Amino acid sequence: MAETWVRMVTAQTPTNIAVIKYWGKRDETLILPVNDSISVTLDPAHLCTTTTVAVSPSFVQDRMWLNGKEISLSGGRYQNCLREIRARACDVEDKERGIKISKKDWEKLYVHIASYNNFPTAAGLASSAAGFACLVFALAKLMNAKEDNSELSAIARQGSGSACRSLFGGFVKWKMGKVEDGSDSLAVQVVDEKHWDDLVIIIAVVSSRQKETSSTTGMRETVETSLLLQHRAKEIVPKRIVQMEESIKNRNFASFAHLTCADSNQFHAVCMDTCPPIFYMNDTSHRIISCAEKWNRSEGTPQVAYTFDAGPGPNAVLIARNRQAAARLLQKLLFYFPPNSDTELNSYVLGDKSILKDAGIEDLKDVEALPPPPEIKDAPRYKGDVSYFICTRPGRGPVLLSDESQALLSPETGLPK
Ligand SMILES: Nc1ncnc2c1ncn2[C@@H]1O[C@H](COP(=O)(O)OP(=O)(O)OP(=O)(O)O)[C@@H](O)[C@H]1O
Ligand SMILES: C[C@@](O)(CCOP(=O)(O)OP(=O)(O)O)CC(=O)O
Repeated sequence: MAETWVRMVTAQTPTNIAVIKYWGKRDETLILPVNDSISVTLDPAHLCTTTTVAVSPSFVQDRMWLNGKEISLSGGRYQNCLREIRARACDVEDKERGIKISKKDWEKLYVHIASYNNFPTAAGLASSAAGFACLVFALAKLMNAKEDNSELSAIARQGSGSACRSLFGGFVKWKMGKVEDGSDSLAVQVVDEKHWDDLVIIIAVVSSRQKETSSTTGMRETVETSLLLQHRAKEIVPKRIVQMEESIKNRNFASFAHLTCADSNQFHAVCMDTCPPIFYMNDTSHRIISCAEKWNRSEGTPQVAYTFDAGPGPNAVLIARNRQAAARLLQKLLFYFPPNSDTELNSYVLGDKSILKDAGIEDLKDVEALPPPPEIKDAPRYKGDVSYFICTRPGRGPVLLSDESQALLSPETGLPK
């Protein structure tokens, strides 16, 4: 009789935002970077990927569904991750259900993968980071691989560079490594998410119809043409990494904010130094920078750090020193960027809504009535230039979800529910 069992594992993995940026590869296939980078992991309650992986002798090929739609696994990045994980598979025994898979069986067994991002995919919110980290983590558990999260990060890295940093919570360093096979290019935790739990993160998802230059293409062109990148990777980043680790360990917000903003700005300068130049930020991004810079200067000490990635949307990630600063920041942001009149406040500020409450904002009338920030004369308002805000904080690393109701595949058929 043909065996019909399905064995499944479901995992949840956070996304991350770099405070010292990865930009540029020294090896395109293995995805080896030209410098170390450091990121903060975002709370999975607000931004995360959930992935279910299943194995069954009845499956006839590897298949994947992303947000409910079947996608091809033929791309090199998916293939590299699948191959590397299969090579590390071990014996699996489920005595209760009478399932036994030996190390060698994994070569002939196929997997089904279903994944769901609780935020827009490819909107510049690092879905590829959470996605590949979750894929590798879930497959490793399904196949009983013995590797720790750092070792798994070196596999996730081959799906998308920034994905390696999503295998840990808190603050994470991706060490560029030295050896040719990439085995020492992996992520390590700097501190966990409890170490600095005052921090509040506000993401402004910026409306954009700009044409995208993908990170992969953009950084290739930068490596080929920018002399500034060589100087950055060799002289600047190594020093900044040491200072950033220090600032994080000592919870030194002034130094943290200074380094974060400077590194984001230098990353965008390196993009501009590329031939042809790459522009990821737009007028709204520049206005957000100016708002943060002016506020920080007027306070005499930094209240907020900003950082911008290479998205299709030039989203701003703002890190406030504590809840009080976050509430004041949100007031300023909502002053400059009120929602369109047909938008409800509830769908305009997402995530941890208690920050809104701290800011004393309950409805759109309160937004209308906000006073202009005193540090800017004749402050204008830019209605509709931000799509929405997400309030969040540093968060934990990957976890397994044991509750079967959270699985995205049916335990009977191994197909999407
Ligand atoms: N949950 C997921 N599981 C596996 N792969 C995913 C998942 N989500 C996204 N991806 C992969 O990542 C790709 C999107 O990556 P891309 O780098 O274009 O966007 P992003 O990560 O959202 O934004 P950015 O990297 O610019 O911040 C998708 O086409 C898909 O291949
Ligand atoms: C600007 C960045 O977000 C670049 C991220 O690049 P990706 O990890 O998306 O690129 P690939 O390795 O080619 O998949 C900075 C960062 O996250 O460090």
